[in-house]
Amino acid sequence: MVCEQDLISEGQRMLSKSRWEHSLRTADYAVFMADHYGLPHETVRLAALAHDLAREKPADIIVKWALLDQNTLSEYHLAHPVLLHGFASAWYLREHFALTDDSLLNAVRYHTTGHPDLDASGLIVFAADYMEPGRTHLTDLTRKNLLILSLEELVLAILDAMKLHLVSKGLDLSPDSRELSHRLKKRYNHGL
Ligand SMILES: Nc1ncnc2c1ncn2[C@@H]1O[C@H](COP(=O)(O)OP(=O)(O)O)[C@@H](O)[C@H]1O
Repeated sequence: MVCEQDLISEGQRMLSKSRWEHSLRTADYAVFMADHYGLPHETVRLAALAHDLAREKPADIIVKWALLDQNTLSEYHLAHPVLLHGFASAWYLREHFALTDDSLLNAVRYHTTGHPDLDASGLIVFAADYMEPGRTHLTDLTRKNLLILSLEELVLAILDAMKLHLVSKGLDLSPDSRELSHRLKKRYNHGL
């Protein structure tokens, strides 16, 4: 497993102070959520610390690293390169930290939109990125109410809120978000 201190040094080096502080808050919130849902800490903490490593790279570098991660990218992703910084960060972790843990890499790769392949750790990183206390679009009361839900219901609520926000800007949820929402609804309806 990667040394947390090495990841911290890399985050400080690659990101602006405000973005790095967001990553630190996301990591703390992800650990808090892991405790809340009875899950282990290590994967969520490391993934949250690393999730935005490539976020401030120029778009051409992000696309290049994302392609190294994925070989091919969908038309949708190529048309929305901002959604690729998770893929680019995952490649960076594989290349420079020799990380191979799929749970951690998927949590980083898919943190922006979510994805049906996310496991519980990945769902927590996705939710923590959206809910960390620096995100002023949520009140403490909303956070508290969200945490009453199961992890699956909480992620569904976030996807619904994202959809409303995007629609208000004339955009729509990504196919990965829609597929995750569909899968979670199916799983939830079947009581799994
Ligand atoms: N689920 C989604 N589906 C489609 N577009 C999205 C989704 N989530 C985020 N976006 C778009 O990607 C942009 C960057 O998202 P993100 O990286 O989460 O923002 P931030 O810089 O606040 O962390 C958003 O401004 C939005 O336009």
